Amino acid sequence: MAESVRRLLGKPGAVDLRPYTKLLSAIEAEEDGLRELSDAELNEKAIELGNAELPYERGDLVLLCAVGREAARRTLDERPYDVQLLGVMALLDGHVAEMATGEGKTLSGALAAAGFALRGQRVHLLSVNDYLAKRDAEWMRPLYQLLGLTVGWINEDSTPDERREAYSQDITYAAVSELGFDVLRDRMVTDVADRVVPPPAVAIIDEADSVLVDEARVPLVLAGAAESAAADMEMADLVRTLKPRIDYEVDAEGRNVQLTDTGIDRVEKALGGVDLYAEDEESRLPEVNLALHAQVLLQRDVHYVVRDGELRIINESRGRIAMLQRWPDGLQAAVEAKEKVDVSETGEVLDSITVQSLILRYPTLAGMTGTAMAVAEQLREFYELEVAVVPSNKPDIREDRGTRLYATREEKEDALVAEVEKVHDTGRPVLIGTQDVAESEILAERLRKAGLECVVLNAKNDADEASIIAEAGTHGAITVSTQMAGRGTDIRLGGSDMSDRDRVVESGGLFVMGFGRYPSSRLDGQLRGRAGRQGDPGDSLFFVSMDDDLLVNNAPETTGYKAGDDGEITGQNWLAMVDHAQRVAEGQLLEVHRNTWRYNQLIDVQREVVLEHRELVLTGDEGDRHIRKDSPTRHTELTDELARALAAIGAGAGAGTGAGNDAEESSEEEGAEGEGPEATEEHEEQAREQVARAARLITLYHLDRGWTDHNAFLSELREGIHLRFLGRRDPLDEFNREAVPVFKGFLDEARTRAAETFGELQVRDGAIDVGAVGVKRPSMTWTYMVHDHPFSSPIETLAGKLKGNKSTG
Ligand SMILES: Nc1ncnc2c1ncn2[C@@H]1O[C@H](COP(=O)(O)OP(=O)(O)OP(=O)(O)O)[C@@H](O)[C@H]1O
Repeated sequence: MAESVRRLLGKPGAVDLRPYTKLLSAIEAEEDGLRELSDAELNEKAIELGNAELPYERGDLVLLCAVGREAARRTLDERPYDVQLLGVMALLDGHVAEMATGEGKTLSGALAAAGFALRGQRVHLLSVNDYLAKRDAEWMRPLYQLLGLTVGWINEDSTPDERREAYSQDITYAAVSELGFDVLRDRMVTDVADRVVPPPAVAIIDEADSVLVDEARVPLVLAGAAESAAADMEMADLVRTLKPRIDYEVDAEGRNVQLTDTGIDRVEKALGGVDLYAEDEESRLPEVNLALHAQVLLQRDVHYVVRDGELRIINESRGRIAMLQRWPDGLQAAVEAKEKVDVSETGEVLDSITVQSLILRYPTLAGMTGTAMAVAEQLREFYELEVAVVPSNKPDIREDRGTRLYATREEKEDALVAEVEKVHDTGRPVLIGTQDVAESEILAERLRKAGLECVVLNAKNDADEASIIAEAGTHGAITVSTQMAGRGTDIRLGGSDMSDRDRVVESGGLFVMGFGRYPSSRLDGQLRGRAGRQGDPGDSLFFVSMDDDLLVNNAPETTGYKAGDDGEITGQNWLAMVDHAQRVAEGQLLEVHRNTWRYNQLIDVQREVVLEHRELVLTGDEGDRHIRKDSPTRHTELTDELARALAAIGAGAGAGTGAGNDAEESSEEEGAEGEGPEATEEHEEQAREQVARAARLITLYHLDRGWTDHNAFLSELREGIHLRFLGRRDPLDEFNREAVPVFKGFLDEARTRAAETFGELQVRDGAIDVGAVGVKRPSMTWTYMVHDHPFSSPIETLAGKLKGNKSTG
């Protein structure tokens, strides 16, 4: 009892769960009564909640949880555990619920969604991929139905109508990226009826840490009108000949690379004696830098794989191929040149939105994940979200054996192989987490040489993920994986059908080993969490060596230790240093996140101004009003001309019925010149409508065109601004100094251009065609995500450096 009470109280620093736990007995007390009700009566109880206040008061919360529990029991045959209801209550209060692997987050998320939806709020349940969006929506559908709620889901291949339909349901499941693409496309519509996404209300985010922190900076992009960036093969070939430490230096964190003076000389010579720093060579230096970044910092089988003649980026926090992702254009082309693969189509960026900005549109946010506490600070800083640590249903009996530190990589490898052999001899399944694709393959080879058969799971065979993971808990299985095994996959002891469960439990359950610690404690935690699921037995153990990147890049000192015969370093200080190095790595990522966020904030403010104005034009008569004011004469002329032309057509149609009347036909011809039949009020009204529509389309066109150009200007400004560091100025100040005044004239400029274009309109065949004056939308658009490269962009690195200089100087 004491243990269960202690577990229910929650962790210090997190949301206090006590107010929720106090309600559990009241919820349970409702149970018998609710079981007696018919489905229709239960539904009526749910509908009663429609009048409740949000956030729910005690009594309503009890009713919601009790009704939800009974509905889940009837429809899914799963009676939500107390801890799942704590999760529901935390979500309803707008927190991030930390719930361990396999604890049933899907059901908690669904009951919370129902809570919001019953109160009339539209809920978006955001998953990390299409598969989960569809699976979870279909899985939870009967539950929602019983509560009188509707549910829909969206996938990459959903049509606009299907999307609109899905978003019109009470609850919609979608991958974050699909939602973002819809929002971007909606911003470009010229007719309100074409929009698919309703105004944002509530978002519940699955794998919240991954989405809100790891992917926060990823811009989702809408592009149109194809054009390909030329791959610079010459540059790729040139940087390939440069030598490390002589021609270029990589900084201590492995995040940036810079030419040395020797390197600059060599490049300048190879380019025919140019001066890279001369003003008229301004574009050369970034080109060299991009090629060098691509060559030195982005490694095949670590950051990307080449599959079917195409680059496929690996998502660092998930270890999977990142679908639909590309690096920023110049870098993408540089890596494609390096690998000599075809240059992929880019197109012009029409608009983009970062995941963070997308999510922050929602007035109410909540999320769930297995690992949230480690990013509690970021969740608070960027989203004002607090973490509620929900205890597990059954006590966690996994044994976490900490970290073993070795002097060299070989010794670390020997130790791991020996440990795998020992554990494998007892029949226990072993899962080994590696840092990247290349490492997983090398290690697997090594294990096989030692006679230990194993299965590899990495970004190269991620299609087999489900089947590999399903069997990773089988007696005697050895699975080597990248971070992929860290999330969203259930490793059942005794194989997928759990037929051999008793034997595997008996032997001690799954043993998870980490070959190196990850750059974030959350990734370690996710790997560890694969063992000890729902009270299962299991172990975890990490192997680290002094020459691991994590230590080389982030530890203050990696010499002066004493190692045993097997290379193991046991001093507590040294082990503490590993944790320290991980915190340094986490801190750096946070800095990069903050930095990007600061830039995006300004861009978001400007975009908001454009969007607000765009909305007035789209839904009202703002465009027409402005043009009438700016070009009153032309506006009146065009309207009159069109009204007469409409009248002429009307007269023409009448004449047609009066068969072969020459006089009338000639007067019709004259009508086109303006001498025809009088326009009636109806014609005038039609003409006014058509002119207003044209004014709207033209204004929208110039707003969108202007934004696309401004966006390109901002990206270029941001990428190029590091040159200003030569003047030792703060790049963010510089960015704002340039970006703010340029934007000042934005709306006026769009208005002027709209009036100009309007002036060119002609009446033809009783209509005005805006296409004839160049107002055309891109014939095709497509969407992708810009993959955040693992190093900071030069500007961010320099920003960090300048900050360092400032604080020391
Ligand atoms: N109250 C319950 N009673 C019985 N089974 C449950 C209950 N809640 C969830 N489950 C089962 O537990 C399993 C794990 O659920 P779910 O996939 O939602 O976990 P999760 O927390 O999302 O895990 P992961 O972190 O791996 O994604 C599912 O098979 C589900 O059917």
